[in-house]
Amino acid sequence: MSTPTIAFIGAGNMARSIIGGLLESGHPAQSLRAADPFPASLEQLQALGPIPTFADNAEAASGADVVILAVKPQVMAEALGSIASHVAENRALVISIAAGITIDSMRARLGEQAAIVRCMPNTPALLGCGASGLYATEQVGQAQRGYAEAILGAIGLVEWVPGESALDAITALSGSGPAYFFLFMEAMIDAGCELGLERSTATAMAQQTALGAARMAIEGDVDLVELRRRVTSPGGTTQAAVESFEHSGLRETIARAMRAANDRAQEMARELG
Ligand SMILES: NC(=O)C1=CN([C@@H]2O[C@H](COP(=O)(O)OP(=O)(O)OC[C@H]3O[C@@H](n4cnc5c(N)ncnc54)[C@H](OP(=O)(O)O)[C@@H]3O)[C@@H](O)[C@H]2O)C=CC1
Ligand SMILES: O=C(O)[C@@H]1CCC=N1
Repeated sequence: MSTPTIAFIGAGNMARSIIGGLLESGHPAQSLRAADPFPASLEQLQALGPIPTFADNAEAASGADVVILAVKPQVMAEALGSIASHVAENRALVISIAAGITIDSMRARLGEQAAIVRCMPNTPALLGCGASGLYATEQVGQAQRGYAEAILGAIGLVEWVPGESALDAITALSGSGPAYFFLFMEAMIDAGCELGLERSTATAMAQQTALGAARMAIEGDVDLVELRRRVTSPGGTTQAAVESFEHSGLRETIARAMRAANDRAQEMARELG
């Protein structure tokens, strides 16, 4: 497959994460472009590599095989308007990573024939450990599906979902998910300090425990319940902690939080219209 020219519209956190992952995987900087009205965001990109940058979206999109919309949902209408003529004239693939923004609302601004992949990545993309859910419209041909899979595959795991609505659930799980784990770690570190540990010690132990647990969950062939059972000595310390979590409704707390994220994604879709 030839190397596609990829234009990023919006050069914030997620664009940086994806660009960092692409460069790490060997994608040439000269085949990337980025546009952002905020000069500091464009300057920050230069730390990753010599990526051509533009203040004007249409200029960045011009000549690109793939245009990645990496702006906040609130400015999506404006961003779509700025690339519409390039997309229509060149049949470029559009990949949107915005939470909640539906394909229908993008088609309304790009035209019915636009080839659109809606995607929900996450920030660990920066380390090549991302997880992205993808959904393609029927206008997306095999070669363009290949581009989408190669771009998001360069920064981690890719899962095609069977229906667009699954992307709101993916957003609630893996899109927002890194923040849940960071919050859990923050709480563990604070609690470790309350129990008398130095903050540096509590931080190092929480970080390594998260890494070790994630690797065991991913790399072994043992399921999560069994992994948990192996830590939990009958009548021991883990049992005391896990019973405390269960009594305080941790599972329902997590389910409620993810429903809130899913609902918010649907609300954001209605806001763009
Ligand atoms: N952060 C995350 O973990 C994830 C985010 N997403 C999605 O990614 C998208 C981007 O999020 P994130 O990177 O965090 O946001 P950021 O705010 O970090 O980045 C967006 C960038 O777009 C710029 N921008 C604003 N208006 C325009 C415009 N009209 N044209 C071009 N660029 C513009 C912003 O500039 P300025 O700051 O000046 O407004 C900013 O630099 C969102 O839609 C979000 O839903 C998806 C998965 C995970
Ligand atoms: O918080 C948000 O809306 C975005 C989408 C997923 C992660 N960050």
